[in-house]
Amino acid sequence: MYVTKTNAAPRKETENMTTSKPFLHTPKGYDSSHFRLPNFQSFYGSDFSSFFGGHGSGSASAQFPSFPANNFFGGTGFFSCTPQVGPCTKSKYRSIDGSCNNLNNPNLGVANTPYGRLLPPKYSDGVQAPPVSVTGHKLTSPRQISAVLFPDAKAPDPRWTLALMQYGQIITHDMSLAAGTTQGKAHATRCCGQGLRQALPEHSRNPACFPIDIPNHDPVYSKAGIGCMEFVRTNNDVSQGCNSGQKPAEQITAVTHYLDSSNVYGSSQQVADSIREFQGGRLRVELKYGRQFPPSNNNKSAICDHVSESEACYLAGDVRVNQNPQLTVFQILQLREHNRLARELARLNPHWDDERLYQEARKIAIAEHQAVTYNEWLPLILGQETTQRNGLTYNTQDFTYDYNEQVDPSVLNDHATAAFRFFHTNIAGFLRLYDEHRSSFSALRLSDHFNRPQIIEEGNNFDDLARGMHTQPQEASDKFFTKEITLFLFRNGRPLGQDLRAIDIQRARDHGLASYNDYRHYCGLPRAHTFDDFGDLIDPESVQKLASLYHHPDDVEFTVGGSLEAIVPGALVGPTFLCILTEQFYRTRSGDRFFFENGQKDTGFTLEQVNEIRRGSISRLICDNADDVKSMQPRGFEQISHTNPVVPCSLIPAPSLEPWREHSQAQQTAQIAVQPQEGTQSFTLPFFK
Ligand code: HEM
Repeated sequence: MYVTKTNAAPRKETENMTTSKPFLHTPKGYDSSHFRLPNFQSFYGSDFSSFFGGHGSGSASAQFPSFPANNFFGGTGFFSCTPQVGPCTKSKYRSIDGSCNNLNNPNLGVANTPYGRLLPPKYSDGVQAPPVSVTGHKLTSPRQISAVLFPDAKAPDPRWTLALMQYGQIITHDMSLAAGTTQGKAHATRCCGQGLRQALPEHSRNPACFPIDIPNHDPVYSKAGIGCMEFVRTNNDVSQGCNSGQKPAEQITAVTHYLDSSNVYGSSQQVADSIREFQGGRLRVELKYGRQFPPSNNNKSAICDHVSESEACYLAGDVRVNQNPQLTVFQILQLREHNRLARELARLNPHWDDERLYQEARKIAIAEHQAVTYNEWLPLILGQETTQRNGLTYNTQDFTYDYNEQVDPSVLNDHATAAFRFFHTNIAGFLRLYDEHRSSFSALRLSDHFNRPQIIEEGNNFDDLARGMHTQPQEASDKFFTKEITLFLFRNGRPLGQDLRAIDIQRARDHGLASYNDYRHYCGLPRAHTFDDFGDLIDPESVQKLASLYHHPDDVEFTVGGSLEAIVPGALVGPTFLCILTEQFYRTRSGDRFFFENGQKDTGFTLEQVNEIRRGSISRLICDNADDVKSMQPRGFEQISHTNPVVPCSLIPAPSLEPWREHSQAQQTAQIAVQPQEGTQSFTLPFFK
C-alpha cells in the first residue's frame, strides 16, 4: 500500500453523542480541538477575506408544491415507521439490512431509515416545503444556476485516473439511495406536460412532483422548446405518514448506511437471496463465453433503456447497477471477486458449507472494499493530512481499536445531498478503451450508454474499459461539469436529456438543506455578510454570478457555494465540503462494529488476516477479475508514469487467503494419518486438493 499513515490517536468524541439519534454537532460552531481540518488560514490568509474578492446583488424565482404521501420506493425494501429489529444475536457476520451492527441501537444504519443531518433543515413552512429566499422571493431556477455557474470546459486532471471518480460512485451507491428516486433512469412519474414544454398544473400531477423550471432564455433547452425538467421528491417521514408534521421532514435512504458493499449483496434479505447461487458460497452469474456476468434483470423495461430484448440488463444488490458502463464494470469486478474468494476458500476449507463460504467470502470482500476506500481512495480525495489527523487512516500493522458505539454511522443528508455530489465534476464525457499496450483505439460517448450495459459484453470491451478507466484522466475537480451530464443525462436516444447539476440543486431544496453560509459557519469559516465576503474562497467571476442569481448571501445554497470553492491543497475539494466529507467518513468507519481493522473480538479478523487484506489494492481487483488484463500500474487511481509504470500483474501485491485455512477435525486426523515418514513417498487425499 503506497499510502503512508500516521499513528494518530483515534479522534475523541466530546459532544452531543446520542445512541438513538444521529449525533449532531451544535451548529454554534466548529470546535477545532474536536475536529482537525487542515489549517485553512495558512492556505487562504488569516482573515479569509483576501483570497479572491467579490461583489453584487441578485434576483430569484421557483415553485413550492405541497407534498402528501408518495408510496413508491426506488430502493430495495419497504419502509416501516418503527423498524422491527432484533433481538440481536451475536453473529460474526453483518446482517444484510445493517441491523444489529450497533448492539445498543440495532436500528442505526438500517436500510429504509432517515438520513442523519448535521444542520437543521430550512423548509419554508418549517415542515417540508422547499426553501425560499430570506427575502420571501422564490429562488432562481436550478437550471439557470447550473447553466450560469457550472458550464462545460474540458480540463483533464493532471494526476488521477477516471477510476478515482468511478470508485467514488461505487462508494456512494454502497452508502445511500434517496428513497423514491430513480437514479438509474428517468422516473416513471410525469411532472411535465406538452412534450416537456411546461409543468403539469399542480392539481393534475402527482403530489411528489417538484419539476424544475427552465427559463425561456435557456441557452440550449429553450431552442428545443423545453421549459420543464422532470423531478420527483424523495420519500420522507411525513410523506410516509411517520411524522404528523409537528417536526421537520427527514428523507429516507433505501440502502444500508454502512460501507458494507450493499451494492453487491443487497440491502434486504429478499434481494440478497435473489442474487445468491446457494452453491459453494457463490453469487449468481450468467456465463457468457466463459466469462461471468450478473444475472439478467426480469424487470428490464423498468430498469434499462434497452432497444432490443436481447440486450443485457443486470440484476445486482443495487438498482443503479446499469446506470453507466464504468459503474457496471466495477460492479462486475466486485461480483467476480466475491466468487473468486468463495472458490479459494472452498479449496482451503472443503468442509465449509455454502452458507459459511458465502458469509466468509462476503466478509473478506467487504473488508477489501473498506481497505481500498480508506487506505487508497480517501487520502487522495480528502488529502493525507486530513485522513491521518482525523482518525480516518492509521499507520499501523496492528488493529486500530477505534470502534465507538456512541458514533451514529448514518449517512448525513448534508453529505449525500450536497458535499459528496461535488465529484460529479470529475465525470468524463467520453470513456476511452485501451488495449494491453495501453494504446487507445476508440471511445464511448457516456450518454449513448446510460442504462444500456450491453456494450461491455461486446468483444474485449470489458477489459478495454477496465484498463481505460485506469489510464484515462478523470476530469479535474473544478466548477466545470461535462455536458454529457448537464444536457444529456438519461437522454435515451433523444437529442437532449436532463441536467444533473440542476437536479443536484433541486434535490438539496427538496431536502431543505441549510445554506452555504450556515455550513461555512459550522465548519469554522466566517459567514459572508455581503456577496463580496464569499471572495475569500470563491473566484471573483463566480462571486459576481452568485450576486446576479441570488437575492441575499444567505440564499446561496450549500450545493452551489461549496462547489465553487478553491480546492484545498492536497485534496480534491474545497474546505467546506471537505469538513462535511471528513465528518461522514469518520462516522462511517468508527460507527461500524464490523469495520475490518478495528480488532473487535466477536466480529473481526485475526491480525494476520487484517494485514493480508491491507495488501489489496484497486489494481489487484482488476488483475484478479478482469477477463484477461495481464498488467497494471501499482497505484490504479494514479495515472501511468515512470514512477507508476505498468507492470505484470504478478508484481502487484496480492492478499493470501492462507490465514483463513481452518482444519476440520476430520482433516486434522487425516493429516496425522498421512504424515509422510522419512524416506517414504507422500500422497494427497482428495480433500487436500
Ligand atoms: C458517470 C458517473 C455518475 C453519474 C451518471 C451520476 C448520476 C447521478 C444521478 C442521476 C443521481 C441522482 C440525482 C437525484 O435524483 O437526486 C446521483 C446521485 C448521487 N451521486 Fe452521482 N453520478 C455519477 C458519479 C458520482 C460520483 C463519482 C459521486 C461521488 C464520488 C457521486 C455521488 C452522488 C451522490 C452522493 C448522490 C446521492 C445519493 C443518494 O441518493 O443519497 N456520483 N448521481
